[in-house]
Amino acid sequence: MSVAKKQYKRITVKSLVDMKTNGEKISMLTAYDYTMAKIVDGAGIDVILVGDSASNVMAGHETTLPITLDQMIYHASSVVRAVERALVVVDLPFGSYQSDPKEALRSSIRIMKESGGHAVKIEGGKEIKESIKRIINAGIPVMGHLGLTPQSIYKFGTYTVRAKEDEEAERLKEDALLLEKAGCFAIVLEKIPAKLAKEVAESVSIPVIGIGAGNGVDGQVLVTHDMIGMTHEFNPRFLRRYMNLYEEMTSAFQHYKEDIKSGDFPNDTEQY
Ligand SMILES: Nc1nc(=O)c2c([nH]1)NC[C@@H]1CN(c3ccc(C(=O)N[C@@H](CCC(=O)O)C(=O)O)cc3)CN21
Ligand SMILES: CC(C)C(=O)C(=O)O
Ligand SMILES: [Mg+2]
Repeated sequence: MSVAKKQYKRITVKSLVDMKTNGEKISMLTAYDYTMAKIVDGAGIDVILVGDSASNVMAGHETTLPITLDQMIYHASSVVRAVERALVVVDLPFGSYQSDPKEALRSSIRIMKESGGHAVKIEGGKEIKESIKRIINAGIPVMGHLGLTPQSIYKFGTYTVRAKEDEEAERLKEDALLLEKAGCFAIVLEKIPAKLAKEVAESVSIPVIGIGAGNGVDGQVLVTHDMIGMTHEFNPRFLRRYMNLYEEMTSAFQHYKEDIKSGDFPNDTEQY
């Protein structure tokens, strides 16, 4: 007897391009661990990003720079074990691709081999074109990332809106076309004017996924811990909170403590 086939259909890089063609918006959220990925995937989110924002959210670093390739692979392998439907995209961390195309390919191969993720995401445009081509040539799908690229924070000094001036906007448009031509299957645009993001989305045939890039793009991504209100001190304008978990969890922990102190927990039915 054969085991019953599961009824879900896996999301592939091609599904995402089809979604753009059909005008269906793409939903994307981050996950860094098994339990969260299980919930995000079960909710039907299309793309799960194992973001290097794990450096901030999981490890408490001020920037995304310290997280290592080994740590990204650990997070990604936990996520992959949970996911049945979503496409799992893994950030190439700072220092794992900038030296040369061979290093970029080697790091991407390690991610694919050791985590089981389905694609990698890489920050930058023209300057990493050869690396992107090299990775794609090896059969690894690549998602681009332009606009606010947090791995370059020390070059800019702030997390302010990017590409507000014409010159930077023109360069971003060129970079988007270049990423499409190099073979990227999608592009993330972070914290740029909505009008510019819409122009970019209309100028390429691959999906453009925005974070702080307005509603004229093909999909949206947020950091899950932000949108459920666990990171209550992170309050950029682009963030919509769907829960206030920081408060709910604080209250649960306080209640648990009270129940211990008062002797209420555990009760007769909660022991052997
Ligand atoms: N929790 C979390 N959420 C994210 O979206 C995220 C991370 N971490 N870490 C990596 C990057 C960094 N990102 C950021 C960081 C800051 C702003 C931002 O808007 N910060 C300030 C404004 C700074 C300024 O205008 O100078 C804010 O309003 O909170 C946006 C995206 C997005 N990524
Ligand atoms: C904010 C998203 C796009 C990201 O790159 C991350 O979570 O690391
Ligand atoms: Mg990232």
